[in-house]
Amino acid sequence: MVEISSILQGGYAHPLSREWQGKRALTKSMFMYPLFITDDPDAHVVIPSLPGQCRWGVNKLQEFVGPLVQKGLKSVILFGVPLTCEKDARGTPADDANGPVILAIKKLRSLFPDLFIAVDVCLCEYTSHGHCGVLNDDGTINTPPSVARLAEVSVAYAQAGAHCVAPSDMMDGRIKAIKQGLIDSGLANKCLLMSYSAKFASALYGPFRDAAGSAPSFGNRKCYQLPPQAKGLARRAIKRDVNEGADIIMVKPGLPYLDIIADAAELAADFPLAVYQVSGEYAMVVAGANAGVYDLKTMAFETTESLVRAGATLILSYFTPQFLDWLEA
Ligand SMILES: NCc1[nH]cc(CCC(=O)O)c1CC(=O)O
Ligand SMILES: [Zn+2]
Ligand SMILES: [Zn+2]
Repeated sequence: MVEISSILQGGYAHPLSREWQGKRALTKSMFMYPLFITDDPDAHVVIPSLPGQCRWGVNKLQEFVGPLVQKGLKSVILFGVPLTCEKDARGTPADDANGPVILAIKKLRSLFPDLFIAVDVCLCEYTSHGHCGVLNDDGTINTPPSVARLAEVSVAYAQAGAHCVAPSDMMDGRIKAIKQGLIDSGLANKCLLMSYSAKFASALYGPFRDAAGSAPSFGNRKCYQLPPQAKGLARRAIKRDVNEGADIIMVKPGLPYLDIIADAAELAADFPLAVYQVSGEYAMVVAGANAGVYDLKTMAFETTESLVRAGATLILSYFTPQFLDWLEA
């Protein structure tokens, strides 16, 4: 059996992931754009709570993503928004070969050979109960089948051609299980594993849950996402995911957690550091600008540069299309 800590090549298999291994100032290649892919292949549907963002069908990806690639878009992260599938307790539709995410991976790979394609891995969009893992009868998380299922789904995305799998579920031990799954399927040297390591139970995910239809049907996510005041847990989660074989560590959300970003930059100094500027941060910046509190572009730069200052080297942002214009030399 291969030692998990000896697997490095998945982290630099792609020209872009090689670039992320070095530090830099705000540039186009630091931005990863979240895309919501729905199962109506012709969909182009506005998301009211996320101004300017839409749900897309696979047939629309060429006309939407093409111009962004022309402007210098280097990477996207895909989120599945299944609206017509049969959801169940284990999230069976997550790795459906004809589901929107797997079809979109293949489509984007063939349309844009140089685009880096990351895929969010979670079960909440696909489970009948809307939680991010598999549950016990009493509604608590059942960890072993959860991590097994997440590993299975990750391998399916990697096999479909994803350059990166990014588990956002926060189940204990899933990084190790996913890395082992990639090793066992011969994909560990091709597919990067980006861990949402310090993901807090934040009020800032509201617009996303609206966009993805992934709000839990009962309870909340406080037993797996981190308590906002828990610096110690965040540091332990980062160290754990480094040890379990993550190639990139992520902190999420960004702006209220700059100290955690700085901690991650120290604890995982030898890794690229991703920060997710989440849906509520984006909506907040846009709403403030619309209310006349500040200029949108100035505030978008200030908030995003603060993430870089704290230590981010990669930023997942709904502002990506605008930054591609704003960073035009
Ligand atoms: N596991 C699902 C997931 N993946 C990314 C986000 C949030 C992204 C955003 O708000 O932009 C969430 C929401 C949640 O945990 O409820
Ligand atoms: Zn639109
Ligand atoms: Zn989830």
